[in-house]
Amino acid sequence: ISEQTTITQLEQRIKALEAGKTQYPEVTYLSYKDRKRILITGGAGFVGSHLVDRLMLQGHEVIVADNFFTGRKRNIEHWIGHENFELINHDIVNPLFIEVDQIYHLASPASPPHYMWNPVKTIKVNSIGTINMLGLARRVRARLLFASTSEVYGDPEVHPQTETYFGNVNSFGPRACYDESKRVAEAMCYAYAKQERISIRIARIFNTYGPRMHMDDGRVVSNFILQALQNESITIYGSGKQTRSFAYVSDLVDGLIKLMNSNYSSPMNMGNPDEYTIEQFALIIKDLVGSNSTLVFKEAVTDDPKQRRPDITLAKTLLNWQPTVKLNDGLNKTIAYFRNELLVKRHSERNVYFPTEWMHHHSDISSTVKVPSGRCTFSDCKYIHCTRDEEEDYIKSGIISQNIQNQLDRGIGNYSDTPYCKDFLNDSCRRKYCKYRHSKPFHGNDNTQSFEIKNSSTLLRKRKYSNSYCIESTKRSRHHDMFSDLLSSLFTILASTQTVLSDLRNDTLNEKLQKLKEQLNDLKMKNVMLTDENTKLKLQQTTLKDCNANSSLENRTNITMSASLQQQSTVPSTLNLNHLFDSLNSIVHMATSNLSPNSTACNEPSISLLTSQQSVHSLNLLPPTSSAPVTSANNVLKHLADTLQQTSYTLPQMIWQISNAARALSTSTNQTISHHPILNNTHLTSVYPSFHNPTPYEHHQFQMPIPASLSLQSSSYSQKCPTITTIPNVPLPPPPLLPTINLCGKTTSSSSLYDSFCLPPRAPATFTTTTTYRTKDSMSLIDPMGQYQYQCLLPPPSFSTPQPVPPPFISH
Ligand SMILES: O=C(O)[C@H]1O[C@H](OP(=O)(O)OP(=O)(O)OC[C@H]2O[C@@H](n3ccc(=O)[nH]c3=O)[C@H](O)[C@@H]2O)[C@H](O)[C@@H](O)[C@@H]1O
Repeated sequence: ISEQTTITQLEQRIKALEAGKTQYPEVTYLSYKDRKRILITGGAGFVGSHLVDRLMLQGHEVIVADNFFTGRKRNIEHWIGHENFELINHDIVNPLFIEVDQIYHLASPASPPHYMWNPVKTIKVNSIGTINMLGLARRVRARLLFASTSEVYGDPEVHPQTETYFGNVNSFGPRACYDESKRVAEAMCYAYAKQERISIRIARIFNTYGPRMHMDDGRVVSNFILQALQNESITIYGSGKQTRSFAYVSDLVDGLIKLMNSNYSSPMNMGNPDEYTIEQFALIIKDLVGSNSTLVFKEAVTDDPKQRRPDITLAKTLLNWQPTVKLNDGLNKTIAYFRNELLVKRHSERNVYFPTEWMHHHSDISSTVKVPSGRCTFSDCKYIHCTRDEEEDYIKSGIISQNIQNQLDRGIGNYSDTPYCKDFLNDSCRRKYCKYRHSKPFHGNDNTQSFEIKNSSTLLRKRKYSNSYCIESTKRSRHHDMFSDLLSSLFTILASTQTVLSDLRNDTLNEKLQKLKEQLNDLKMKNVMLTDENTKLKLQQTTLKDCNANSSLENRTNITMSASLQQQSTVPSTLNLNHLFDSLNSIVHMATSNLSPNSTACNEPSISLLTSQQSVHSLNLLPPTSSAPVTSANNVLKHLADTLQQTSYTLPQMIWQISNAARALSTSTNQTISHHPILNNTHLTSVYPSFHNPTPYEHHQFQMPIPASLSLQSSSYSQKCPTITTIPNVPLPPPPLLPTINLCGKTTSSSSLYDSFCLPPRAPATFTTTTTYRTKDSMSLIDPMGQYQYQCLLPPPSFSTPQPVPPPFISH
């Protein structure tokens, strides 16, 4: 039931998505009292965007002001449109008039190449920009956190750097624009706090790294990773003996929020105290990437600090904060991000980092994701992603079949716009969207990394940012092949029936079978219950003895089948498909049971089709003998299951195919087998009859619902005691919409006709028919345990001329 509920919910979700509603990560609900309006300047940048994510998830209203000098819209695009989120394209060098409770003032270029590229702008942002933000804080009485930098210590002579160290800064050099403007900004914060009594926080941020760093950032982490990933030389400026300490961005964001909500208003160091020389760091990255890059030493950068490591005692003591992400873990995430970044070839393939904490936030996401690891290949991956652009390439190259693609619903664009919908990770939801399939084996493509599915977050990213579809290579996709396989299996089986059939044509045998049937009828009348297999077997043996039926065929032929065949000579046509299956059964069973060794020692191998609701028929498809091509019962079963799953075929259409095949076979072998009901088109056409003669028995008409699914069982034939393989719940196609026809004087939709059965109304919900036999005017059904026996009178065999058969799905 819960599965059903999930499916319903997912379907609703898909509807909503297809209707164009954007989905967002679920944010915590905060009451009016607890919810803050928070401005983040530079919120589209590297650190800012991570802070946006965290505060949004906490349930606050977040306003981002960014001029996109180094920030990028895609860092925060997943929030655009959310009612708690607002993005303002604003350069804080100009005043900003809004109402806020807190300001995280992060706006400023931070990477040396960036801030040196336009030093005047860097100074303006940090001085005038900070003045503006402090002015705003004063006007609305908001608390302001200023993102300062470790660079206020310049090229430090004190190591590690404590907050009390005044620094060693060159006021007249390439770095001065940044160092000095950050220092003046700190001074302004102090002045505003003192004079205007606003609440300020100052974080001196040490080297930070992580996903969403700009490709052209120019800082050591992005440079080294990109160089290593591309097997280019890793450029070390100077001796490589200078040191840095690197904090992962999520740790920093934790610290910033803690500091903002603390009551400490003096500068506080925020960084990871683990210190590495730049050379060491290069080797670590090279190793993690698995790169062949060599280290190349270049000229040192002017005023490059020789050592840097934060003393974070203050943060530890006052905020109970310290970094938790290990360098290797953080670097691996960052490397993965840049690896994807390098793969982006088109605008649609945007590689935006999906924060892990979101995964934790949606704890059910990771658990529902079942993505094959490693490279996708045709055999091991069900779902293949491709972009819209790639889709075209693949259609051209034949990896995606144009035919199939045309049949697909194209209206799934919204799908890609809703990256964080956890439901997309649900299997059934995914299935819904798996629109494409391989038309020929696909073994991945080195240039097309979209096909590389590594882990759940990659999956998410692909789904969101590459506008991806998934391609499913399921059995269904190979239906047509399977169907022809099924047909050839049936050819084989039917071929071996021919001798048996000619025997059966023998009148003597028919007489014997008739006797047999009568005997059984008598037994039934005496209310002999067939309670178990042994009793039944004994019963059969006794009956057979009594009848003096001693041909090997009789010993093996199921009473039911023979009776069913016998019945054919007297009753020309019946109205339901079940009979066709019975007939098919009988052919196959007789063909193979005769040849199958030790068939009495164990249960005879068979394939039974059992509906989920009510039993329809048992289809005993026995494997061919060693002289015939080897097709295991399981294979036949699988083929059959696949065929039945195929939405384009109705069951009668399938039977039509089988009978066509059989007739073709009989023609090619010059053998007449067309007298058999399955090969007789009148039986097929009886699926679509038009009955005009109301019968006195019409109140006995019991209409079996079209089964929603089939349970298939097969037993292995190669062993003495068979093993049972079960393939549960093979979905069946919905009944086709056919013209209304007249059944037994009643107008009824023809779809229900497929499974209409002459049964008494007291028929139990579930029963299995193995024995069906008929007299001229009645039909009896007995379930295998002998618990239920039904008899009903058949309509007189004076049917109107059968209607033409609807055209089959496939014409030969
Ligand atoms: O990442 C940060 O958070 C800090 O980065 C920079 O400070 P810096 O340490 O000079 O940053 P990088 O450019 O990453 O340089 C680190 C060291 O690696 C060296 N480096 C950098 C890049 C490169 O390709 N090769 C190389 O050897 C640099 O010369 C320097 O010694 C900024 O100036 C700070 O504002 C910021 O707080």
